[in-house]
Order: sequence, then C-alpha cells, then structure tokens
Amino acid sequence: MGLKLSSKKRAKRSDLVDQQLQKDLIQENQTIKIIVLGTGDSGKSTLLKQMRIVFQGGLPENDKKLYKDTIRANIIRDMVSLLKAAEDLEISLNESNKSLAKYFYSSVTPDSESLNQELAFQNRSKFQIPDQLIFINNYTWRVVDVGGQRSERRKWIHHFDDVDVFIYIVAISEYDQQLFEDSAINRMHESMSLFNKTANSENFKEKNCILFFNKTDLFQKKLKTSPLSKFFPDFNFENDPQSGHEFFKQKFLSIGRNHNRHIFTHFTCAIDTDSMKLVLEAVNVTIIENHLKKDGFI
Ligand SMILES: Nc1nc2c(ncn2[C@@H]2O[C@H](COP(=O)(O)OP(=O)(O)OP(=O)(O)O)[C@@H](O)[C@H]2O)c(=O)[nH]1
Ligand SMILES: [Mg+2]
Repeated sequence: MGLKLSSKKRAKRSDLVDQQLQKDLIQENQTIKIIVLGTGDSGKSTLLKQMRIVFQGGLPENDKKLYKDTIRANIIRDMVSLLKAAEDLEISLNESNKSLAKYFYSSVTPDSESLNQELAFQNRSKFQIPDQLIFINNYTWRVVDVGGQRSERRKWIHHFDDVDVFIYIVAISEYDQQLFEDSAINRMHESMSLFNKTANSENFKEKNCILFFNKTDLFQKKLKTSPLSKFFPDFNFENDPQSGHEFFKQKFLSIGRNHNRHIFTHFTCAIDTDSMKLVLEAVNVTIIENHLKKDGFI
C-alpha cells in the first residue's frame, strides 16, 4: 500500500519522535514552577518585578507603559479622594488649588480616560499577570503571583498543581496594622494564620519553603514610635530591629517547621534592587539545589 512507510523511513521518523520527546523532557525538567503567596500588600508582585529586573535586565516596554498609566490613574484617584475629604471637612482651597481641583475632577470623567486608566480603577489584582516566565541560564522559572487579599485567595487553589518552590512573604512592618478587609484583625496575626493554613496544607507540607520577611525598612522606622510589645505582649526583648526579626522568624518557623522540609529565611526590602540582587542570587542557588535534589542529581 502507498500509505505504508518503508522500514527505513519508519526508523527515521521514530528517531525524530525520540529526539523531540527528549527535547521536551529536558525543557520540562528545566522549568521550575514557583508560587509566591502571602497576605495582601506584603510585596509579592514587587518581588516578582525585582526578579525580572535582576535576572532579565528590566521590565518590558509594554509593562512600563501599563505601570505608567496605573501610577497616573492612582495619583488622580487619590487626589480626588483628598479633594472630597477637603470638601467634607470644609477646608477651603486657594485659587491655584481650585484650578488644580478642576483639572483632577475632569480627569476622572469616563471619556477622558484611556482604557488602561479605566482598568486601573478596578481591583489591582486585575493587573497581575498570574504566571510569568523568567529565564536564568538553562532554567526557566514559571512564577505564579496571586492576589493576597481574602477575596483573592479562593483562586489560589487553581495554581497549586506541580509547584516546585513555595515562597511565602510576610510584611514584617505590619505588626501594628489592621487588615484592609477586616479592621478588627491584626495583619501579622492574619499572616501567621495564613502561613499555617498554606504551609501545613496537603499541597505544601512536604515542600521546602522560602520565607521572606519583607518591608524591613518600614519595620525599622516604625519600631521607634510603635513598640512591638504593645501588639505582641510575649515580645520581652529590646525593641530593636534584630530582636524583632528574630522574634517573628521563630514564630513563623514554629508554625511551618516539620521533619520533611527546610525553611529558608530572608529579611528583605523588596523595593531596594541592590539588596534584592544579593537575596535573589542566594534564592537562585537554593532553588537550583532544590531542583537537583528532587531529581536525584545531588
Ligand atoms: N517601603 C517598602 N515598600 C514596599 C516593600 N515591598 C513592597 N512595598 C510596597 O508595598 C506595596 C504593596 O506591594 P505589592 O508588591 O503590590 O504587594 P502584593 O503582595 O503583590 O499585594 P496584593 O497583590 O494586593 O496581594 C507597593 O506599594 C510596594 O511598592 C518594602 O520592602 N518596603
Ligand atoms: Mg500583587
């Protein structure tokens, strides 16, 4: 039959299929799926931006444009809030402020907004690109960045399959703040309870974890006026950053520690690219070692 391949052709085709399968396997082996979790505002998306700056040499032009529009929209929205508050509090504006006010009010009419600006007024999570690729030498990090507020967390489960590395971010400066979603709840308590739920869940309980204590810059500043013991009465140490770091590190380690995994900790200021470069290089080593161990290479 004409449709039958000669045995030589069949062998060649089979070789090609084998080669492709091998290529796919290598490609697959070298893709590392990383999920970044933590409560709202802890710094997850900022960490991802720094990963792209440090390992990819910057952000793509399209993203920059989107951020520019978002920043502009946020400024306008916040100015309008301030102006409305001034009105409510009967604070009178001088002439130059009045013309500025007119400009800001007119900027929020629907027909004067670009599509991006309009989008910027919606929930910030809509701007998050949940799944981003970062190329580092022979490896591809597939980094999943989710929204951390309570309403966003129900979507997390869709990203839990095949996770290789679990990063959890705590905003250490939030020890004296209440949740945006529920003003009766302390943000640090929320973060500890969320860490308990996720780190000890079926999906992650045997996975190594990289734990970031972020916003150390704000933590340092805040301690001067907002004593830690006021919010955590079991903090019986000097009210200084080092003691505070150690205190929260032990709290989180005691929540997540078990015999099947390591928890690697880092204290970070995610908005500082120079310091994040060093942290992310250390994280890269941890991630590669983790990957090689999983595949039985070391
Ligand atoms: N001062 C300071 N600000 C930070 C730091 N890390 C992040 N931020 C700021 O904190 C805000 C929230 O950061 P995001 O990265 O958007 O937080 P997120 O965890 O992605 O928040 P959601 O997506 O809402 O869950 C942003 O304005 C960041 O610039 C830090 O280490 N220090
Ligand atoms: Mg985010």
